[in-house]
Amino acid sequence: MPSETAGPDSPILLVTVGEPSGVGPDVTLLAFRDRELLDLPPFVLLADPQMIRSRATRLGLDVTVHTLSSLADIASVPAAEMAVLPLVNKHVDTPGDLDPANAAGTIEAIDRATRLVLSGEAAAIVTNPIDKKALYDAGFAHPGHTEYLAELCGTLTDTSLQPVMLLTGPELSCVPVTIHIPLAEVPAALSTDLIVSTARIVINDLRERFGLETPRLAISGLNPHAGERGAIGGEDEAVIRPAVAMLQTEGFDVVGPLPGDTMFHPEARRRYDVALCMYHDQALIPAKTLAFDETVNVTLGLPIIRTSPDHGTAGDIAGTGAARPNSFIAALRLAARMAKIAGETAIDMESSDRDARV
Ligand SMILES: NC(=O)C1=CN([C@@H]2O[C@H](COP(=O)(O)OP(=O)(O)OC[C@H]3O[C@@H](n4cnc5c(N)ncnc54)[C@H](O)[C@@H]3O)[C@@H](O)[C@H]2O)C=CC1
Ligand SMILES: NCC(=O)COP(=O)(O)O
Repeated sequence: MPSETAGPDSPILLVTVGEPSGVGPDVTLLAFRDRELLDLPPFVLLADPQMIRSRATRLGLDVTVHTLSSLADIASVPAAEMAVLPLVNKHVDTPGDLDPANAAGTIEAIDRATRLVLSGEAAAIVTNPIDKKALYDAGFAHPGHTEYLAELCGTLTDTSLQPVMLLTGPELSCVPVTIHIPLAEVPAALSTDLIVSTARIVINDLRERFGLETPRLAISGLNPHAGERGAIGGEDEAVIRPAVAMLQTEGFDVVGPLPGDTMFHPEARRRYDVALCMYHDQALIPAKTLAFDETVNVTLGLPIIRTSPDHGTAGDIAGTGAARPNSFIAALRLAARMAKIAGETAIDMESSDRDARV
C-alpha cells in the first residue's frame, strides 16, 4: 500500500524542515498530501509541529500532524497522519520573513537527522533548503549542508571526509569540483589532486550507491575553449589534463578537459554519465536550466545518504501555495532508491560473511 507508515521493516526516511520561512514546509506538506496518488515512500519530518500545523492552515491543506515522542513510535502513526519528530528549538511561521530565532531549530534538525542515520535508526536524510546567510549570521561556520554533513559525519565517525555535490536529473548529472567559494578563488582552489579525489569519490559512489558499474565521466576545462591549448589560461593544461591522465591510467572511463560551452548539448550528454565541472555555476546552471523541477542534489563521499531538492528557500513564494514540490518529491524518491540499494548491499555482505564463516 502506498500510504503505509514507515514500520520497522521499511527504511525510515527523515526530512529536515530547512529554513522555516522558506518553501521547505510547503513542499513537504504538498508531497504528503499527494503521497498516495504519487506512490511516495513514507517519511518522518524533523520540525516544530506547531509551525507545520500553522503552515498547513495557511496553505489550506487538510494535513493532520502526528507528533512523535521518539522515532521508535513511528509504527503507531496512522497512515493518514504526517509523522513529525519535534525539535527542542521552536520555530515561528513567518513565510518570506527570516527570523534569526529560527536558526537553532534549523541546525538542530540537520544535526539530529544525521545522528539518527549514522546510528542506523533511519536510512537516509532529505534536507529542505536552508538560507545560508541566515545561518552564517547565527554562527553556522559551514558554507552549506554539503560541507556541514561531512564535518559532522567525520567527527562522529572519527574519519576525514571529502564531500562531493552531485546534481542529478533526467537530462544531466554533474558535479562542481569546487563548491561554495567565490569565483575569484576558484583557480587557486583547483588542483590535480582535488580533481582526482573528487572523480574517485564520484566513481565509487555511482557504483555503490547508484548501482552503475562502469561510470563514464566528462571533465570540463576551466577557461574558454578549455584554455585553447594554453593560449587562454593555463589551468586546463597544467592542472586538469594531468588529472584526466591519472584517472585514465587507473582504468577509469574519463575524458577531458572539455570546453564548458560545448559539453552540455544533447549529443554530448549522451557520451557520459556525470560531468565533472570546475566551479558551482558551471555545473548548476546547465542542471537547473535543463530540469529545475526534477533535479536532485545528492552529497557523495559520506557514510550516510543525503538528498535534497535542487532549489533554494524561495522566500518570495513561501506560504503562498505557488511552490512546486516536484524536486522535493524527486529527492524523496531518490533517497528511497539509494536506501534500497544500500539495504541490498548490506544483505549481500551479510550472506557472503555467512558463506565465509561456513
Ligand atoms: N540545499 C540548500 O539548502 C539550498 C539553499 N539555497 C539558499 O536559498 C536561498 C535563496 O536562493 P535563490 O538563489 O533565490 O534560489 P531559489 O531556488 O530559492 O529561488 C530562485 C527562484 O526559483 C523559484 N523557486 C524556487 N523553488 C521553487 C519551487 N519549489 N517551486 C516554484 N518556484 C520555485 C523562486 O520563487 C525564485 O523565483 C539562498 O539563501 C540560498 O543559499 C539555495 C540552493 C540550495
Ligand atoms: N546551490 C546548491 C546549494 O547551495 C546546495 O547547498 P547545500 O546546502 O546542499 O550544501
